[in-house]
Parts: sequence; structure tokens; C-alpha cells
Amino acid sequence: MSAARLRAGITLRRAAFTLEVAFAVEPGEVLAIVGPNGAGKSTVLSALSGLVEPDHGSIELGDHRWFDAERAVSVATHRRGVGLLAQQPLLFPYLSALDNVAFGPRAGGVRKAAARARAHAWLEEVGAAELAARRPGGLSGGQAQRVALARALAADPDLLLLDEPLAALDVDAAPDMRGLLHRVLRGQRRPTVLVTHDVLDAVVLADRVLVLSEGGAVEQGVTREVLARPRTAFTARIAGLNLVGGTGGDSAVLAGDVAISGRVVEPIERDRPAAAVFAPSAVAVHRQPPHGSPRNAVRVRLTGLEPRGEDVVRLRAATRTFEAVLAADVTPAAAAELSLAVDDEVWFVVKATEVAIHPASDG
Ligand SMILES: Nc1ncnc2c1ncn2[C@@H]1O[C@H](COP(=O)(O)OP(=O)(O)OP(=O)(O)O)[C@@H](O)[C@H]1O
Repeated sequence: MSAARLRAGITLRRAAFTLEVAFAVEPGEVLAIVGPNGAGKSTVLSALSGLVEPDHGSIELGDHRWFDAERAVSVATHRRGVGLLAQQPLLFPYLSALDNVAFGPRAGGVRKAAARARAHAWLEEVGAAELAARRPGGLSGGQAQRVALARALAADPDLLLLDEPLAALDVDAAPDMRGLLHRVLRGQRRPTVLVTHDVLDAVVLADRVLVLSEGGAVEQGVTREVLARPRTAFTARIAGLNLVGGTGGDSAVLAGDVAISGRVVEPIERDRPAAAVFAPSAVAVHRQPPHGSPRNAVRVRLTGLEPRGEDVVRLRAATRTFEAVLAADVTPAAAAELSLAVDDEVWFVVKATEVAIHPASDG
């Protein structure tokens, strides 16, 4: 496996749309590109894989110049060594899972027995060894996506592209696949670019995040820093969920002097990065710390109160002993009863059953 840095700085104009982005992804690093529909996420991936040509700029992987508008360089897609895992697994229907995975190595000139051995190893790696003989028609969505991941990696690509890899999976299969991707991505040395709508994917899988809006990067940085301190209203909105980053404890995330307990959705490791995620609507607001209750309680200072429709007031708050920006949705009546105002010190309280605990990327 090569370990080269991806560098891209491109401009691409369409009738009513201009994409203009610059980013780099280090070997072993995962960059998530998030943003609303039409922001240009797919266009970035198409440019990286060579399916569209930017009007200006360049794309390089290590010493290899894949694209350079000024020097009229454009390396063909199949020569770029790009592995893609898309929303749909796109397996060959008449080949077994094993032969699907062996396809890349075979196409790369590896002999049949060696290609099949490599395919077996990758199926093993993604927990799908027992599916080797099955055709794609006999696989569940989650199983097929595991096989598709094995196929992408068996070809030993220099750059891995993940295009909404969990979007088509049902709610039961997505956490398993997310956990698998977390494990597999941590062990590799190539750069990876992940496009996703789901901020949780960015938290669990990406070291850095680039927020794309109308063709431009509105924020770029270490995932947890961008989400914990969103500099644009857009990022705060996509963050949507409360996120407390810290390290893994006993069914809990340890952040500063607080332990947030919850349901462990994907296995976490002690002292490794982990994140607790919960909805603003799951937060109750108290003036006094709750006593003798198994709930999570975090002391915060209110930084904002915004009405959201008739039934909800969104409270924003800064934590005191660790870095996070939290939100709580309360009824206007509750906000009035507690006579809440900016700068008030209150307790945000959330039941462990409402908190999902995930491993987080190292970034
Ligand atoms: N083949 C095309 N020809 C012309 N315009 C296109 C083409 N593909 C996409 N666009 C336009 O380019 C812009 C960026 O689209 P793109 O698909 O990259 O966004 P996206 O962020 O991936 O959106 P989504 O999340 O909906 O997939 C949009 O305005 C879209 O309408």
C-alpha cells in the first residue's frame, strides 16, 4: 500500500454553480466532506476520480499529478488507483462474493489463486468470510456493503473514496457498518475522502471535516473542533445533535470531570476517543443539580435562547469543565417557568437511555 498525500485545489464552473475548493488529506487520514444537497460534494468526488475535469487547478497524489488544468494533464480514471465505496454496493450480480472481491486484484494482473487468497483475507477482515460463495442477490444490504468494502480495499487503491456509504442501509445495519469502517479506516495508510449527510459519520470516521456550501468550503478543521465550536450557523444546524467528545469509560464518555453514560452503539475502548451523542429534545433543564438520580447532569451557562416555531425554544449553552456547545429544546412554558435568560447557570440533564455512545476518530 502506498502512503501518499492527496492535494487538490480546483475550480469547476457550471451554469449556475461554481465549485472552488482546496484541501489536502494526509496518508492514513480521513477527510469528511459534509454539506446540504447541491453543495458540490459529489462533484468533488467526481473530480478526484477523474469523471469530471475542473476548469482550473490541480490534483496530486504524492508525486503523481493526476490533473493539472494549466498543463493539460488529466490521468484517466482507471489509472488513478482510486477505490470507491458508494451508497449502493454495485456488486457484479453473477459473480460470487469472493469473485467480486477478487475482481480488482485479477484486473491488476494478480494470478487467480493469489487473487482469491487476497479476497478471502479481505472478506475475513470485514466479517463476511462465510458469505464467500453467495451471489449478491442472496445478501442483505448490510452484507452486500461489507463485500463492497472488501472489494474496494482488495484492489489496494492509493486513494479511497466513500460516497454516502451508510445512506442506503437500514437503521439496524448502519451502526455495524459504521463500526466496521471505523476499525478498517484506522488501520490503513492511504488517504480517504468521505462524503456524508450524517454528522455522526464524520464524528466516528473522520479526522477532519470540510463543510461545503454552494460550492465553497465554509469551514475546515479537526472534526470535533469544528462541530464543538461551529463558526457558521450552517455548521451548527448540521451538527443538530449534541456531541460530547472525550475518552471511553464504562458505558460512558469521560469529558473533563463529567462522565456521560449511555447506550454503547458501537464498541468503544477504554481511554480511546469516544463521543456521546444525544438530541436537544432529550435534554431537561434544571436550576438545581438533580439528586440521587441515574441521569447525566452537566452544568452549563446559557449562551442563547431562540424560538423555533410555536412549541419549542432552543437553548444554547457552553459547558464549564470541558469543551462543548450543547443545545436543549424546551417548551416556551418551561422556559418561562424557569425564567431562563442568557448567562444563567443551569443543569442540562439527560437520561442514559437517550444517549448513544460511539467510538470517535482520533482527530
Ligand atoms: N452533470 C451535471 N450537469 C450540470 N450540473 C450538475 C451536474 N451534476 C450536478 N450538477 C449541479 O452541480 C451542483 C453540485 O451538485 P453535486 O451533486 O455535486 O452536489 P452534492 O453536494 O453532491 O448534492 P447531493 O447531496 O444532493 O448529492 C448542483 O447545483 C447540481 O445541480
